[in-house]
Amino acid sequence: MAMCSTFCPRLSTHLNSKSFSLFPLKTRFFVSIKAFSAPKAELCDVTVWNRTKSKCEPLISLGAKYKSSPEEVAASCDVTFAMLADPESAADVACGQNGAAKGMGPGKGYVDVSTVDVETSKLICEHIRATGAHFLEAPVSGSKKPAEDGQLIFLTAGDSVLYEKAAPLLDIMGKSRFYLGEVGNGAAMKLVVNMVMGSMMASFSEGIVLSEKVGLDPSVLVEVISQGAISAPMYAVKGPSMVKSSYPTAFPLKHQQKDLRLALGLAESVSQPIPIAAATNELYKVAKSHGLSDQDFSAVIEALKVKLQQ
Ligand SMILES: NC(=O)C1=CN([C@@H]2O[C@H](COP(=O)(O)OP(=O)(O)OC[C@H]3O[C@@H](n4cnc5c(N)ncnc54)[C@H](OP(=O)(O)O)[C@@H]3O)[C@@H](O)[C@H]2O)C=CC1
Ligand SMILES: O=CCCC(=O)O
Repeated sequence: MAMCSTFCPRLSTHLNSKSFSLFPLKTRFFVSIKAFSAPKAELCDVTVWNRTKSKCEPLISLGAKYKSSPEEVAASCDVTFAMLADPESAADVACGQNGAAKGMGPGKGYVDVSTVDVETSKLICEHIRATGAHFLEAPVSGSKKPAEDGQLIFLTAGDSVLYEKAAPLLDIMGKSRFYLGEVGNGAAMKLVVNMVMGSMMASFSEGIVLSEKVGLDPSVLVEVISQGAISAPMYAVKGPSMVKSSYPTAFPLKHQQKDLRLALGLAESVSQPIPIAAATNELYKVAKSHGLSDQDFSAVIEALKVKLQQ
C-alpha cells in the first residue's frame, strides 16, 4: 500500500502529543480511532491510495481522503509514505506510469518504508530527486502488533532535511529511529536484520520438530528457551502457536523469503559468505512451494515436517 499524508504545519504540536497515529502495515493503514476522535483531529489531512481500493475503505470511513493514483496523492501531499510488497512494486509505484514521482516536486518528500534491496532504493531515490523533491528510505523492524502500538523501529537513510521533517511522524509510528547516512544503508541494515531473523526462526523450528520427534514436549522446550540466554521475544510470541501448528500472519512467509533472497544478493555484492542464510533461504523456498506464502513466516516449520518421497 502506498500511503500519502499531508500535514498542515499547525498540526505539529498535536503530532508531538501523539494525538494522531497512523500505521502503514499489513496491506492497510491503521489510522487509530483515537486519532480521529481526538480533539482537533480534524486538523489531520491524510490521503491514501492502494492498488486494491477496498482496503482503503476503513480509512476513508475514518475521514481519510482517497486519490486514484500514486501520482495524484503525491501531487496533493507534502510528505508521501509508501509501503509496498517488494522491489518491483516499490519501483513501479514510485517510478512507473502514474507513479508518485510524477506528482513530486521541490518542497515535497517521499519516504519509502518498504523492504527492498539497495539498488532499488537508489533507483527510487534517483527518480524522486530528479523532480527536486527529497527522498528518505525508512524500512521498519517490527511487525503487525508493534505497528498497531506505534512501536516500530525505523532504519532511515537519505536526505537529512526530510529526515528532520518526517521525524515527528516517525515518532508517532515508531519507538525509535536510526539515521544511517547515504541511501542504501537503511535497506542494507534491514536486510541484515531480517537475514538474522529468518535464520533464528528456522533454527527454532528445527528445535521444536526435533524435540517432538525424540519424545519431548515442545511446549516445555519453548518455556526452557524463554528462560535462558537465547530467549527472544520472537520465540516467546510465536513459539506457543507454532507448537499448535497455527501461524496467524503478522509477517508473511513470502516476504521473509524475499528478504533472505535480497540478503544473499547483498552478500554476493561484497563476496561475503553467508552459508547459514543460504540454507535457510532454501527452507523458506520449500515452505513456499507447499502453499505457505501468505501464512506467517513461522510456518517455515512445516517445511521440516514434509515427508520425503520414497
Ligand atoms: N508485515 C510485516 O510484519 C512487515 C513487513 N515489512 C515489509 O513491508 C512491506 C509490506 O509488507 P506487508 O504489508 O506485510 O505486505 P503485503 O503483501 O500484505 O502487502 C503488500 C502491499 O503491496 C501492494 N502491492 C503489491 N504488488 C503491487 C503492485 N505491483 N503495484 C501496486 N501495489 C502492489 C499490495 O496491494 P494490494 O492490496 O492491492 O495487493 C499491498 O498493499 C514488505 O516490503 C515487507 O517486507 C517490514 C516489516 C514488517
Ligand atoms: O520485516 C519484518 C520484520 C518483522 C519483525 O521485525 O518482527
